[in-house]
Amino acid sequence: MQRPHVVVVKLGTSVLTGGTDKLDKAHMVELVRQCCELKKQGYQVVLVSSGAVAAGREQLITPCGRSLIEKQMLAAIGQGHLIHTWQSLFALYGINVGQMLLTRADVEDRERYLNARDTLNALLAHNVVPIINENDAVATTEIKVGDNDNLSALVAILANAEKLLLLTDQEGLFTGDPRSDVNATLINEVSHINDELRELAGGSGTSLGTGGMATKLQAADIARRAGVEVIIAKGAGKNVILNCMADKLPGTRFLKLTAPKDGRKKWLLAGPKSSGQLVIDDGASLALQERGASLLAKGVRAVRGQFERGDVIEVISSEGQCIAKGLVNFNHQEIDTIKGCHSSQIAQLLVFAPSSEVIHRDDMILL
Ligand SMILES: Nc1ncnc2c1ncn2[C@@H]1O[C@H](COP(=O)(O)OP(=O)(O)O)[C@@H](O)[C@H]1O
Ligand SMILES: N[C@@H](CCC(=O)OP(=O)(O)O)C(=O)O
Repeated sequence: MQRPHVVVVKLGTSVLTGGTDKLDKAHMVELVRQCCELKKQGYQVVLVSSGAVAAGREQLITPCGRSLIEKQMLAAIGQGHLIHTWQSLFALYGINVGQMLLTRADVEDRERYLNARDTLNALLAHNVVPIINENDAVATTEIKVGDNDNLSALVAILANAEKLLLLTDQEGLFTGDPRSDVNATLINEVSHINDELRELAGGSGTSLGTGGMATKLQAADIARRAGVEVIIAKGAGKNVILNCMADKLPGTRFLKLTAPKDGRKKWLLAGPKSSGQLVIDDGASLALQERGASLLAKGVRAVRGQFERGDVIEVISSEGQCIAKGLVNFNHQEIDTIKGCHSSQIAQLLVFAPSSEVIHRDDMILL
């Protein structure tokens, strides 16, 4: 039997509060109704819900500021209220929800990534709606994803989703921030994400949201590489979720790319941080990009950073562009010794030669 298609719906603070300082429960009911309708149509639904900080602020009697620790405290207060609200609304439809609070550390480590994936799949298999947020109360800057747009892209990869809906307070990505640029127009479809497009996407225009369109574009770029179609749309719109699924909206659609089939390559896309970089020559760039070759020592020109065998490394072209990412077979000192050499010389140059490739093709994704 074919597995039902999974849709990840990311709800920003702007949608959940309607731009106010309280959760907009009336609108949350409406969003839940649409999620349950999608489930009736045979989809599995995952929510990435922001709003913990806003819900915490709503509860607090004495007002507090916006420092990191204050936001962490607010998230600790608000997350319980947020999940309780979702729980009671989905219960109206007889549907259970399951809370998963993640951080970047949960996807960086392959074992933890697989654990999170298994839990998510188990919830879906039992007809439960997973509701995911960052574990803000404990996440330090080093282990934080930092915004729920990027988190939702990682979740879409974990859930092997078909679509990711990024619902926010604008109709989509405009040619400029519509809050400040009255001439900005909506971009309906995006097939390439380049620097020109990134320049159009600014930060959040309010004190409620995190990241604005810039992080939505980052998320769209990650998700579409994993074969997920991404739509940015206005969360306040009538029937927004159902309309997104029926292609009936004003919104910005990001066309998906062909995803790597291999699970480990998908994990590489989900964003383990790289520990270093290898700068390669033009011949090696061509071999990687055009011929699907592995990276050999001969094509490596420089080593940046300190890393161990098995770490994730970025591959940089002579023009300074990151063109690939992969698991490296040697540590930084070993590559420094063998760079520029023929693979047959590795055994003489190193005491231990674990491999003839610096990064094997099967352990690499092109960017
Ligand atoms: N090019 C753009 N198109 C649309 N919105 C933009 C653009 N650049 C910046 N923004 C801002 O991004 C905001 C949405 O992001 P954000 O505030 O983080 O909301 P959310 O809580 O939904 O994540 C908009 O309110 C808008 O001010
Ligand atoms: N994790 C935070 C939200 C972080 C975030 O990315 O917010 P938003 O830009 O409103 O989606 C919270 O629950 O308040």
